[in-house]
Amino acid sequence: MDIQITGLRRTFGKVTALDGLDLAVPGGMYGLLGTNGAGKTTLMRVLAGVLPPTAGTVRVGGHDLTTRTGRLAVQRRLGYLPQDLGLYPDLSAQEFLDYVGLLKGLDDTAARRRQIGELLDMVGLTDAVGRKLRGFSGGMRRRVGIAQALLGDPALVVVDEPTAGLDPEERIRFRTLLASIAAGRTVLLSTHIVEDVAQTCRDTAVMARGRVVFNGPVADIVQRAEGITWELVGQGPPPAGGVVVSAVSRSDGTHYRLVSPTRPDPRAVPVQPSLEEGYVALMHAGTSA
Ligand SMILES: Nc1ncnc2c1ncn2[C@@H]1O[C@H](COP(=O)(O)OP(=O)(O)OP(=O)(O)O)[C@@H](O)[C@H]1O
Repeated sequence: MDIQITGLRRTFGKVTALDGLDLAVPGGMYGLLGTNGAGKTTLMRVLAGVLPPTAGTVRVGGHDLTTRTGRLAVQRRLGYLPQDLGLYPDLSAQEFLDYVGLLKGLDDTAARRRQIGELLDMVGLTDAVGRKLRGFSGGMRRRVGIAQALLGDPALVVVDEPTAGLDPEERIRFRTLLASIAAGRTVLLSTHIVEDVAQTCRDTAVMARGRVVFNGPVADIVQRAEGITWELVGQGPPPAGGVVVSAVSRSDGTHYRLVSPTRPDPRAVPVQPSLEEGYVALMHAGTSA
């Protein structure tokens, strides 16, 4: 299901969370990067039909999300994994999924149980099927979360910061799982972990202050830092001016990498930027960084 958003605004009293946002998502796996407070969760909640927009147009698969009928139509084809999904600690994964399946209107018991079995297998929880959720690790909880989002075979899956707090191995496992479900559906992955998007999405949007500041191939983000990324070896504190992206202490001093529109120090040499440096350049565009 494609997503078409024009001039989307959402305010909470005096706070403007979305400030005239424009975005088009064609399908497949799509990243949504942004700093804390950029408006990612608000956008996800609007797309999930939980929050009505204050102004603007949002169409998902042709349905108008500013209308109640449109929201209901999208919700029937939507899987949503919110940041803070509440799991019932005394239920097993199977019981919890059975409950969510019923809420989603999957009334055929045999078909529902079959689908739950397939999903538990897909997320690698078959061995833990009878265990109570209270004993599940963070990674296992996220995998239950994605299984509940996929119940009913949704055409659009919206996932809000699913890898936050996971150890690197579980993070990689989880994002690979997300990429594997994107065939034939739209998966919108919100995160502030640049690497998760780089490893799973061809295209991404980057949000700042309630707007989209970049929308396109992930690889193009790197270009934003070309010519303004520097390396400098120093003994003292980091050089003033610019944004220090890394500082690695070695025998000859501290190796700093910085993003700065001007040479931050006479000893600084220009270097090829990384994706993270491209992201920093994008977030600081128009400032003195
Ligand atoms: N229910 C609410 N009531 C008041 N303000 C809100 C509400 N929800 C979000 N906001 C505000 O809207 C802005 C955007 O918040 P949002 O949670 O959408 O950002 P985010 O990009 O998801 O951030 P994070 O990465 O920290 O989760 C913030 O200033 C936030 O405080």
